[in-house]
Amino acid sequence: MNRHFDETVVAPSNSGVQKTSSSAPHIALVEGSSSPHFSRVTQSLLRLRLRVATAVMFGIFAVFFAWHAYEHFWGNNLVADKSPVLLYMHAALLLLLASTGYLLCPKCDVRRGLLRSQEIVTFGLPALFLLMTQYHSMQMCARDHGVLLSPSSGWILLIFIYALFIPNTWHRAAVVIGAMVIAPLALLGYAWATNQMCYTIIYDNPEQLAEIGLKMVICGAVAVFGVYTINVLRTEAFQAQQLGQYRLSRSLGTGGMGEVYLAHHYLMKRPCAIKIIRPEKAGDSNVLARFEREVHASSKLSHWNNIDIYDYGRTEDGTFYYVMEYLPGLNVSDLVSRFGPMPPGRVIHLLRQVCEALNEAHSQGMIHRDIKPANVFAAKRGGFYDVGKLLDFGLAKPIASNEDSNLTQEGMITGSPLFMSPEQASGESEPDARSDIYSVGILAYFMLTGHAPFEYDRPIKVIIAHAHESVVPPSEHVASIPHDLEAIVLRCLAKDPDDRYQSILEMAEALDKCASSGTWLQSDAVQWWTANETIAECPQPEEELQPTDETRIAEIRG
Ligand SMILES: Nc1ncnc2c1ncn2[C@@H]1O[C@H](COP(=O)(O)OP(=O)(O)OP(=O)(O)O)[C@@H](O)[C@H]1O
Repeated sequence: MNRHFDETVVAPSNSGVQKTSSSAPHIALVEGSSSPHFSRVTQSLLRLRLRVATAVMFGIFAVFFAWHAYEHFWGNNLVADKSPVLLYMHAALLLLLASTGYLLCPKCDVRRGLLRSQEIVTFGLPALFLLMTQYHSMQMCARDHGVLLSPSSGWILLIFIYALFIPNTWHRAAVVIGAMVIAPLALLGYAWATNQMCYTIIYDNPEQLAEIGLKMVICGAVAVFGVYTINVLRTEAFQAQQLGQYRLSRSLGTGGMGEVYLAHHYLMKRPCAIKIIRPEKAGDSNVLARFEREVHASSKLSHWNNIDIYDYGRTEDGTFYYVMEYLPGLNVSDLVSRFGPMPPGRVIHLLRQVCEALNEAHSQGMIHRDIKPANVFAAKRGGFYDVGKLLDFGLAKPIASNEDSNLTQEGMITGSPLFMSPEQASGESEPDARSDIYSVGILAYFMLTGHAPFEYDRPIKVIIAHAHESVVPPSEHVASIPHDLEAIVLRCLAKDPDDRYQSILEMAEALDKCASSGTWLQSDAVQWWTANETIAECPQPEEELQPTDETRIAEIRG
């Protein structure tokens, strides 16, 4: 399916659709090494820190390069080696660090996996350089002066730069820092084993070896403790930034308007979903009005198949949020894109519930206007699987009313082109409940075939097709679709609202009469979810806060 238009648009109707809201990719929060949980924000934090660490490293090595160059050409070097090899290596290191730094600039789109490789390059190159040059200098020093050159100072610097700059768990830091602690000791071991002069010096001065070892171990321990303390402080800072009574756990997704988080009420402990208006959108009065509309419309509804709203608020720093029931499961868009078209019995099972949800809204004189697969959930609620839930009443409006003129400016259309009725798209006649019925027809088409009936590269073409193009019967895409169900879908998709079902209940009754109605049993749903739960990657309410989530939350809260 063309996902570009599976989203709400606000665009001038007379000039064609010029703008679609950007469909932000799913953001899963953080942490550690498993890629699906690595947020874009943590990625940008790591990128920034790596950039600074690379710059610091470049600066330090550049100073030493200048110093060595001076010593080499004009100075009285302690290490009496006039070979330019070390200088060349030093220059090569600077060049590689500069290239790494360039790759970390905001223009270069480096993926997370690559960022971790760059971390290895940023710290691995200097480590390699230290190993080679220190071995060389150690040999020279032992030969010419009979003393053991301590290799610890460069490594101590490297350890502290790593601990300070790289966002990490203390476990991971301990592994990397541990390697840095061992490296100079291993180098001494190697010199002891391979160089006769070094062997003699170390043999005669074992206390010097012990001193270097002790110094390195203490440094490593302090650095790991520092990483641990930084993490504790960041977690505390995050916990201090909760939304009122709610503790945010992880991101559930991003919509055109805001972001949705799995959260827990501090005292009640029950899981809930919190929708937060993005800071950059909070200043837009249309967005706020839509947000408010979504809360007010949804909270008037109490049907089992409509979403339950628990709370609505604004934090001191101006973040708007509302709290709703958490739906473990998947929305229909994700269900179909991950698992393909659904069998007719399941389609009817879910559609029937959408009809029930819509019936409550229609009977209260409200139309939804944004029915699309992303707004219909197949959830696990009250011990039942595949409970259909209708979400997002942000575009809902009273039937035959201009009341929402504050949400949509004159000449604008609202809704998702792929799922929009001809009258809603053209704006020529006032959409009523039958406009929602058209969208439910498209939803059904999508569930049965895996795509919407009119999919074009430009929204304007989609809108024109809704108005003028005849629908290819779904059975031409999937031959097994029963005729009675197909007839219902096609009737919903009639261009003229008078030719559609006149009420959502009428449609529900027609669905009940289909031969496939009642063929999708609760046991089928249980079986399906049991088999696919892991693949579906449904977030579980128990999922705990990850240490670096605070980065994202901090950003949300500006
Ligand atoms: N109550 C909920 N429980 C679990 N997941 C939810 C809940 N509400 C929304 N989501 C998920 O959060 C994501 C974002 O939801 P949201 O309603 O903001 O997006 P949308 O409907 O795709 O966008 P838009 O607001 O532009 O129509 C979606 O993937 C949705 O499945």
